[in-house]
Amino acid sequence: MELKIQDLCKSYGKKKALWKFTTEFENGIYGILGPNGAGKSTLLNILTDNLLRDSGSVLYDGEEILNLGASYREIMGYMPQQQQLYDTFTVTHFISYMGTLKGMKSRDIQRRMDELLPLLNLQKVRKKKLKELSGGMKQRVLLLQALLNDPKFLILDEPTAGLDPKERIRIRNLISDLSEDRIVLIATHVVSDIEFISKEILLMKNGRLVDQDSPENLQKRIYGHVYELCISQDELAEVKKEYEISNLFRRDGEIIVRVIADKCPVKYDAVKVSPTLEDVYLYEFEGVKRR
Ligand SMILES: Nc1ncnc2c1ncn2[C@@H]1O[C@H](COP(=O)(O)OP(=O)(O)OP(=O)(O)O)[C@@H](O)[C@H]1O
Repeated sequence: MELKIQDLCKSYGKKKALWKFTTEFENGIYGILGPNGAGKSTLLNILTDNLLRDSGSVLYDGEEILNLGASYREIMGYMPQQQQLYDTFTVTHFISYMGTLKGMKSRDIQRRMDELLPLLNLQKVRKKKLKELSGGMKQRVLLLQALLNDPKFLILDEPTAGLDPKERIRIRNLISDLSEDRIVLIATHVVSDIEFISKEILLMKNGRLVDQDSPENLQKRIYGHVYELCISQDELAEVKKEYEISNLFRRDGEIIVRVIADKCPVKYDAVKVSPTLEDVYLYEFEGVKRR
């Protein structure tokens, strides 16, 4: 199964929210990273068929999704950003309602619900109203409705927004478990959500695809641009001016800063370190400060 996106464009007035966006997806997890306004939501809204594109094509196994009509709903599952759910609905009522909107038969909705409720650890709260659930439970309900039709193409918008680390890890593991035999697209600001589970990361900026590669390759590419410096309090202000700081901590009266630099900051006690995906993000989107 493959999804090919070719020269996708969308503008709002003069603003090019998406510009000649071209890529291909096969089964596996793809993480989309980009600063605010990069065009992530615009892309997802076009792929979920909630927004009309200006030009370009989206082919699912060679077929334009706009021509697939209702059968696209059977292929695609969408988990939107957390929003006011139908607060007075119970979990099962909400899921049944979403299944009906997807055009599923009630027998199939029931069967999938029986499979998915225990898998997402929602069995015990199935009769509770949505307004009574914690943020993490609500996110799992949203994930469940996206999985109801066993979609081959799963689109997740900020799946862990506002969750504590335990719930975030739980959702991440679930997504990873459920990614077999489907394309999973995750847009997020939380780098750790996708760093270790994604086959590839897409970096977006100003409506364009800046880069797409495995996390390992993206990290390798900036090797030699990330350093840890051991500095004094007096040196901190200068270092802040000179470098993009990716981390800072204090230890025994010393300050250890992790910086993005175009070359080794020789005037400090500097050690070259292995880049993380967060460093890649800073390097791509904040850039290297130059004197
Ligand atoms: N309905 C709209 N009308 C006008 N401009 C819009 C509209 N929707 C988005 N834009 C603009 O298009 C650009 C891309 O927006 P988009 O919401 O797709 O970015 P994003 O990467 O999802 O941002 P965020 O991370 O903040 O959600 C931004 O400059 C935004 O201001």
